[in-house]
Amino acid sequence: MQRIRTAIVGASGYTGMELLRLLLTHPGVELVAATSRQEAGKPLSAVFPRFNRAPGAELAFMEPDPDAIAATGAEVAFLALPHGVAAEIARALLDRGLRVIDLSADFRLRDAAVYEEFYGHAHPAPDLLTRAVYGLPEVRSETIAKADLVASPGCYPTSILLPLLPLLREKLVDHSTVVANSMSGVSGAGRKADLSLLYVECNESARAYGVPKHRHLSEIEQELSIAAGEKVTISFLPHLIPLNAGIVTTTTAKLLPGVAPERIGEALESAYAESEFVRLLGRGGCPDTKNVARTNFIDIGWQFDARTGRVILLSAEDNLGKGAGGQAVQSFNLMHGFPETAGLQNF
Ligand SMILES: NC(=O)C1=CN([C@@H]2O[C@H](COP(=O)(O)OP(=O)(O)OC[C@H]3O[C@@H](n4cnc5c(N)ncnc54)[C@H](OP(=O)(O)O)[C@@H]3O)[C@@H](O)[C@H]2O)C=CC1
Ligand SMILES: CC(=O)N[C@@H](CCC(=O)OP(=O)(O)O)C(=O)O
Repeated sequence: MQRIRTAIVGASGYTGMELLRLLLTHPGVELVAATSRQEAGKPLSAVFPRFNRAPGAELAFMEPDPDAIAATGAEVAFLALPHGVAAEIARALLDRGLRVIDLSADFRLRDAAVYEEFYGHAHPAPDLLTRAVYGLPEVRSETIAKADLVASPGCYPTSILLPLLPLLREKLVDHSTVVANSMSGVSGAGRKADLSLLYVECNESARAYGVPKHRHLSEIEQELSIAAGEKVTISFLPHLIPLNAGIVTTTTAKLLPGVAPERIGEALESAYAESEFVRLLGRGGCPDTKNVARTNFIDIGWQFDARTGRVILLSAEDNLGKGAGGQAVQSFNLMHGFPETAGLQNF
């Protein structure tokens, strides 16, 4: 397998660390750059002892300087940076001829005004939005393969979109009745000092947050609207729970009159029959985060509540895996003509 010279910008955060874990052993990757301002100059294995003896872990963190990254000969860069910062570095790297896979929210939305509404500041690079492809491989594999700027989806949106999109495409549920409840582990908030994320604040405790207008609604509603062919507005209620990593989501919506409940299972089967990373648990299947931890799988089950007429979609993923690093590597594989599973066969 050809080895692609690859950079990770923002490699010292949680998604950066997951990218390191996946890419240090990926057969199609030569890791040539990993950035961190705080850890610059230190070998990867000194900062993350878990990589001690991993091939390539003697590489030292470097500053996130676009010229220095390009000088390593990198052909592609994963950006695991805060939103706002990512757009500026993406532009600099694209200008230097690299392909970019951005894990931040900067290029997920088609409309800069929606970005400003949900992120509270003007979009830093609105001219690049038409160049970006929303990187949900189960939906856009062909456009991802040709893209030079991939916007990897958010963790919550992945867990809501994959079960719901086939149902909206086939017009099986009333989209005005969709309610999605998600629970996320604390690594979803990033590796930063924040009082509300301290162990004592989170352990043995659970709370909703971001209610009623979490920023992920912007990309969720964008993608649902494309699938439905009309504007979709939903309720989304995220919760923080005391797990290191993992997201479990329960989404419900009214079945449209005259639709047999079995159509739900058929729609999911037909959407994901060929999919490498969507595991369908069938009617009554209740996904569990422990079965997807440290993998790129999303497990999906479903049920029908005859009393309320609601379809119940259940999903579980690892927010750092299918919700971030794993999914980004899946896009990388598509962009380079590698098997979609390359470097991702972890169970
Ligand atoms: N955590 C998750 O589950 C998910 C996160 N995402 C998104 O992925 C991106 C990364 O998230 P996550 O890994 O959690 O974040 P972290 O806060 O854990 O890591 C951020 C990284 O960016 C670097 N960084 C921060 N500020 C700057 C800056 N101004 N210039 C250059 N480098 C900077 C940090 O290193 P240093 O400060 O040393 O430079 C660090 O390596 C975010 O946009 C996040 O929203 C997407 C899906 C899921
Ligand atoms: C638990 C937690 O705080 N989760 C994060 C979402 C992580 C993610 O996917 O965020 P991006 O859109 O930035 O990629 C949040 O709610 O903001």
